[in-house]
Amino acid sequence: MTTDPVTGTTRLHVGGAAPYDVLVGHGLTGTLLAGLPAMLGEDAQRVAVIHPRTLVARATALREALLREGYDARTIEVPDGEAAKQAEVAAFCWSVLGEAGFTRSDAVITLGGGATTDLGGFVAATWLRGVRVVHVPTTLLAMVDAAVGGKTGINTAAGKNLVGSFHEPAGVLCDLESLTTLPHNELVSGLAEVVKCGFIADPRILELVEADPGAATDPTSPELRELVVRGIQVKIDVVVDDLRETGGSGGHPGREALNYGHTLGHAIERAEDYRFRHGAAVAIGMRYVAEVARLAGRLDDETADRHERVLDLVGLPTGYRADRWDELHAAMKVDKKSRGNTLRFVVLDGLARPTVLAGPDEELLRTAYERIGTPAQSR
Ligand SMILES: NC(=O)c1ccc[n+]([C@@H]2O[C@H](COP(=O)([O-])OP(=O)(O)OC[C@H]3O[C@@H](n4cnc5c(N)ncnc54)[C@H](O)[C@@H]3O)[C@@H](O)[C@H]2O)c1
Ligand SMILES: O=C(O)C(=O)C[C@@H](O)[C@H](O)[C@H](O)COP(=O)(O)O
Ligand SMILES: [Zn+2]
Repeated sequence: MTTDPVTGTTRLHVGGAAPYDVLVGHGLTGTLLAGLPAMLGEDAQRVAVIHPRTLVARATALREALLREGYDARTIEVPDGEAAKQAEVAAFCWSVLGEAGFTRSDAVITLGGGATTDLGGFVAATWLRGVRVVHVPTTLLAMVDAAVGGKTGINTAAGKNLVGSFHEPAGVLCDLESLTTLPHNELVSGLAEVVKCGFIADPRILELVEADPGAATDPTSPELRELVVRGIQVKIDVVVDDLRETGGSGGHPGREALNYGHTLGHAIERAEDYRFRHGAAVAIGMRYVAEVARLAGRLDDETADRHERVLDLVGLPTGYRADRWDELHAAMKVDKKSRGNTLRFVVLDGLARPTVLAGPDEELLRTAYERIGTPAQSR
């Protein structure tokens, strides 16, 4: 990782078979334009900017800048948030690329949150079996997580992210200016993934949040910038070792570690018909799986209790409807970590020691849920 002393832009390198850089800085449009041929590919002529309605002004400005650079540029507006992650929306994007005559040397830019980078990444992965994609994440969550590592996907009636592919971007540009227009609850949602990185790999993240939760939720603070860079670094370290989630080595679960809190989290999102923020659902999922690990005799009380404390400090939820266990339990069975009828959870053996717990006792799972269940009136 390097930081340019003049511009202050931090560059993190993602190694592997298709290496790329993640840039974190302020006002990065100029950087994007300066680095375009390298990122979009020397031969790219056509570029499509996929974005939600909320970012139409920024997408239009980017398109105009691309036109000035000589690209045949267009914008593709997709539904906001999770509504973008549907087969019909991918099909709409494919039709636009088809009408515009997109070839294998042309490229996609995604501009938006994780829902947009997941959908746009999937469109780029599948059009002609793969064209280049550059992500310009505009939410905290997308910067620290969704835009890095190449997981793309859409939802189906059966569950979250059940169709997708691994398709690494050619570059990622995190413009911290974007965070100043982000609603506070969206920023807090992104912090859940940052806190996740703290529990699975980098405890300094937890210390920073605990020391000053106000700074951690202030889009202009140096603390948040450090949290962004640390979160991205954790993600890079994990994915370079196990891009396709085939497993880690030396007892480490590999990429599955990044799924900490997601087994229950995804089930909650589905139960809420995807109207619940991803980060909020993952926060509840982390608190739950800390209770699972405690009950299984794997996690010490101090680390288990720390989950509720740190998540609470930044305003993330740590409980969910007590009456929903049966539905959530059923939904967890289609989690990608499941093998046959065996549910598998990422748990901690201790701080920054993730591991997989396969086939835990059903009573244990229910008891852990009773500990986080909230009565109807507190919702
Ligand atoms: N592929 C991965 O590795 C990965 C990792 C984590 C999460 N995800 C996925 O990411 C999605 C969640 O992403 P998210 O939390 O970014 O949600 P999101 O994409 O729905 O964005 C949240 C909201 O913020 C708005 N928005 C975006 N940028 C803005 C800005 N700068 N200013 C004002 N408003 C802005 C969006 O229009 C939307 O309404 C989920 O679908 C999740 O499954 C994927
Ligand atoms: O990058 C990963 O790997 C992750 O698991 C990161 C998660 O934060 C992210 O929500 C991811 O989309 C979940 O993946 P899935 O395979 O469980 O759908
Ligand atoms: Zn996630």
